[in-house]
Amino acid sequence: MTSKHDEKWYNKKISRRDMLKLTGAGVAGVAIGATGLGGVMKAMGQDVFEVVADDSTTENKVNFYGTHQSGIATPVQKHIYFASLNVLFTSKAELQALLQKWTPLMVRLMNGELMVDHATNVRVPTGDTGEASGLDASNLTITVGVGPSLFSKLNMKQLQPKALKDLPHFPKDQLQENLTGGDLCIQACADDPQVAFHAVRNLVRAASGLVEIHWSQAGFNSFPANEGTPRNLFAFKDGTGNPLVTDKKAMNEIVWVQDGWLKNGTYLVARPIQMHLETWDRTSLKDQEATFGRHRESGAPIGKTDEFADFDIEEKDLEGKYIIPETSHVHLAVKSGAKMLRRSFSYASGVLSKTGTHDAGLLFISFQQDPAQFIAVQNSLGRLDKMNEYITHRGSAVFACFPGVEKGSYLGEALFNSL
Ligand SMILES: C=CC1=C(C)c2cc3[nH]c(cc4nc(cc5[nH]c(cc1n2)c(C)c5CCC(=O)O)C(CCC(=O)O)=C4C)c(C)c3C=C
Ligand SMILES: [Fe+2]
Repeated sequence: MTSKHDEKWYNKKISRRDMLKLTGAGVAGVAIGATGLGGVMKAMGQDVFEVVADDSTTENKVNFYGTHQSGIATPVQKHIYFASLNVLFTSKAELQALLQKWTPLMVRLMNGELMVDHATNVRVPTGDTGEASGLDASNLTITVGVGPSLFSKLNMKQLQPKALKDLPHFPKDQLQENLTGGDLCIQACADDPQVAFHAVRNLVRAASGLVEIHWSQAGFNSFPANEGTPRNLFAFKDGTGNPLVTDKKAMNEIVWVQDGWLKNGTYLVARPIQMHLETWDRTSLKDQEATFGRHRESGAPIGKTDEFADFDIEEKDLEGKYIIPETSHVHLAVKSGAKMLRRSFSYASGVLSKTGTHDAGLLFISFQQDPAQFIAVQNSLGRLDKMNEYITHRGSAVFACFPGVEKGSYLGEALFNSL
């Protein structure tokens, strides 16, 4: 970890005289004013960025460095602040500079540190917005991804993975432009909502003039005392059928990309889905259970008592009816044969003025090796899913999430090395 009072050598302002010594007369025209040595070395074609270490002494901390980005296979937290951003620049070099700038800041945030150590000049705005001061790391994870639109904007389509394209329109979609797409995403999850929000706010602030927020959504999860599966706003346990994140083989088959610059990364699908709570609350428990194919209280498949009991969607009762109803959400999801890791959060964002009903639902998030997995499940749910009576898909976005970062490297380095 960098010491709280160490000024980074490459961020130190240098004199014009020193710089001329460093760069020689050949680099005339390099802007000197506010730039530090990092800027000079970058102008000389050197990659220089600050390296900050994970602080092993921090409580409630998730490590930044590793094979995979955090916030995917790491334990699910209570809160999310998800932001989809559009970039205002047009070159790959500016993207690289942004990711090099964000990398040490992300480590600091996940260490529970502020963006800068302390305010040194009270006459200018502070380097950190300050609302996380005194709060701990709260298991903050930050996951960054790039959307299909980024590659055309930055004229780097040759680097766009084949699988990274806008999701198709699904029959019952009622998508809003202000909840759809994005060039970049930042998924910040933490056990404190203010820590998650602070992370996104400050990363966006650090990219002032380079990015703008296209859409964002806060969400929450509540865990029972025994740390069991959280319930969604329809009161059903949500996440039971997920692959085990500790099962390396399953994760390599379902979640992690196996080759190319995205190796050890994954695809994130985000779908803000409105849930019509008032309609749901008028539905009998029997119909609610038939909607999911699971029991509400235990989360067990219909006819069983254990949440994690195996079930066979083909199994029929004595009258020849499917035990897990044919139009139930789980029956159709399993029938697709495709798998994914879901990491969704509920949201409640006030009232819809047109209808006077709750503006509430699920920020559905799934991670998969190929967005085709999501498409296969969604197509299987299609028009048949009994849950369609109670939900409306309002937004849609897909992002390729970079592989994890090794210390000394920066977020997305493999993309820039893959030319
Ligand atoms: C296209 C993918 C999926 C969307 C969109 C989706 C929306 C959605 N789901 C729930 C609630 C539950 N989903 C459950 C299981 C489940 N859902 C999907 C996929 C999508 N869900 C899958 C792949 C599965 C797992 C199937 C299996 O293998 O068993 C369940 C049951 C419990 C569980 O396994 O998590 C619930 C409950 C809502 C409310 C929702 C949109 C608002
Ligand atoms: Fe589902």
